[in-house]
Amino acid sequence: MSDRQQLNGIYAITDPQLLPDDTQLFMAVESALKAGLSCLQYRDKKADASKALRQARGLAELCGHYGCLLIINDDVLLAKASGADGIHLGQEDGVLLQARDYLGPDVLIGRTCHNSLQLAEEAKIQGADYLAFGRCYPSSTKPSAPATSLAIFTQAAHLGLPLVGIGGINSPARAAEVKAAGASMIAAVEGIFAQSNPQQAVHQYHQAIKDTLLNSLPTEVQHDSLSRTF
Ligand SMILES: Cc1ncc(COP(=O)(O)OP(=O)(O)O)c(N)n1
Ligand SMILES: Cc1nc(C(=O)O)sc1CCOP(=O)(O)O
Ligand SMILES: [Mg+2]
Repeated sequence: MSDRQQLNGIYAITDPQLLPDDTQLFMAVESALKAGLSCLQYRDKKADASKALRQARGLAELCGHYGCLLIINDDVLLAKASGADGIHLGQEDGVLLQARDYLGPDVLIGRTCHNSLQLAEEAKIQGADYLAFGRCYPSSTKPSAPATSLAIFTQAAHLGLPLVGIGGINSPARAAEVKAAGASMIAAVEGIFAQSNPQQAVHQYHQAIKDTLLNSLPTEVQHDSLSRTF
């Protein structure tokens, strides 16, 4: 499977307030990985360079064992030095084409598009590999993030890129709602890493998404799918 094809599923994002040291970070991430993550984003806006490099390299190794893509938030130098699979860049995080020049063609680049189809179209032209829209619900992790309507996922579908929903997706029911609206990936901090059991949290997200998608199928197809599962 190419890295692009893997951009579908659950996308966990770390938070230094919830996971303040290496032990807590690696234990919580490994727990989430056991339930199956498509992507993990390392996001720590305050870490000094040596802490960031140590933690990002540790996560790269851990994610590699579980077949999960590691994405670095904001910092292209750290993405390169840690051997991560990708970088996430917001609208204030520099020019996408420069990041592509520096990181090369194989590194995944994600772009924040808030609630804007125009930003999404620009990101596609500039070579983004996925587009992120948020915040989908009020978020305690980033209360200042501008809100999006879930209709943006339908509006952006024609761009043909993986679409990520982010912001306040802190329950399985919300994950299922955003997925049903057309998101390829569900990104979450609190819903996974503020939980005592990240593995169980990710498992419940998967389960809710599966149930919702199954319920959206015609009844005869539902019965057929269930008889194959059990
Ligand atoms: C998957 C994903 N989507 C959006 C963001 C937000 O990025 P940005 O707007 O640059 O804000 P910060 O995360 O840097 O505060 C993200 N990190 N990940
Ligand atoms: C980092 C970030 N960016 C957002 C955006 O909308 O661009 S919302 C957000 C925080 C996501 O954390 P939680 O799942 O705990 O709400
Ligand atoms: Mg950013």
